[in-house]
Amino acid sequence: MTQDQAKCSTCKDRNTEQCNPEKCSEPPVLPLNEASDIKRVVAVMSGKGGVGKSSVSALLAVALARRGHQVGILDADITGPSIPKLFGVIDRPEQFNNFILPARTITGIRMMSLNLLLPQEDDPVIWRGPILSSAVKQFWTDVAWGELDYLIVDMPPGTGDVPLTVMQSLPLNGLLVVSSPQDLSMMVVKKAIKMARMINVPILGLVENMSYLPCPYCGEKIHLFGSSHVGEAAQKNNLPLLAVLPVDPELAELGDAGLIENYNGTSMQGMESLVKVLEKTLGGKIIKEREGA
Ligand SMILES: Nc1ncnc2c1ncn2[C@@H]1O[C@H](COP(=O)(O)OP(=O)(O)OP(=O)(O)O)[C@@H](O)[C@H]1O
Repeated sequence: MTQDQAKCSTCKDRNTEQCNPEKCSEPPVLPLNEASDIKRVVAVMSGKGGVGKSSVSALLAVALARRGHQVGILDADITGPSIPKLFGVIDRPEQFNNFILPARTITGIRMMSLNLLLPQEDDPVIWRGPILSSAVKQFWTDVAWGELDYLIVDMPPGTGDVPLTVMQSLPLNGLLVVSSPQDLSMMVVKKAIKMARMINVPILGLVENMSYLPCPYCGEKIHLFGSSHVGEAAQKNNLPLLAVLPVDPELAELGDAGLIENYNGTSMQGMESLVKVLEKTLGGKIIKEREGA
């Protein structure tokens, strides 16, 4: 995808006589609504599905909240939303004036997900790309987020319509890219990195998830997927590898039980260092004007 193709893909004038990519500017970043004061927005992305992006988003929110930050999670994975399940949240968001109030987890993390609005949590969402994208925009424009130090955006996997909308329409301070160690996963991660760079979204760094399994008897690291390619990819793309998380059955069990906020295992240490990097990199800043926007 070239920069122009990225820019044009959501334009109403595409393929019409009015189309003139040279004169066009990128779609505008959506302003904050009057019921939200969000200081930092961090999106979590992965090249492919199932690498643990939602788990990393959830753990990051938990780690930030434990440091005393006001945190929200916007579940932009509209067709495969797993954030409410990880936190055991089933409350339907309420309406207040013209806004939707986000649901709250046990520890007070604010959350908005399409799953909270569906009649049944297992109802499928069979929508085309533009409708998915407008749902994500509404989670920004129509939700009364209140005062937040960090909003974490859990993106759908890949480089489709919704990640493009998030990158173009939300004022992202930065992007975290999650990958598992396999080379196949890295190939798609490189696409995600290229896409973010085309749209001028700063990439904060990479997170390697399910990197190894610590042997329960001797603690030796078992590399289930062979040796990792993530460190090498980080180096080649001039990006820091911010956290390396093991396979941890406790994390999967707590996530399945909706109790991810109770997690205190090894991956939490990785998240704590990641939080310190975020505080150092983004701390004190307010939402950034996108370069060239
Ligand atoms: N470090 C880990 N250790 C053990 N299990 C994990 C780990 N990370 C994720 N999992 C498990 O792997 C599964 C997929 O994780 P998750 O839903 O976070 O992935 P995802 O990349 O967000 O998936 P999707 O592509 O569907 O959005 C879940 O069952 C989760 O509990």
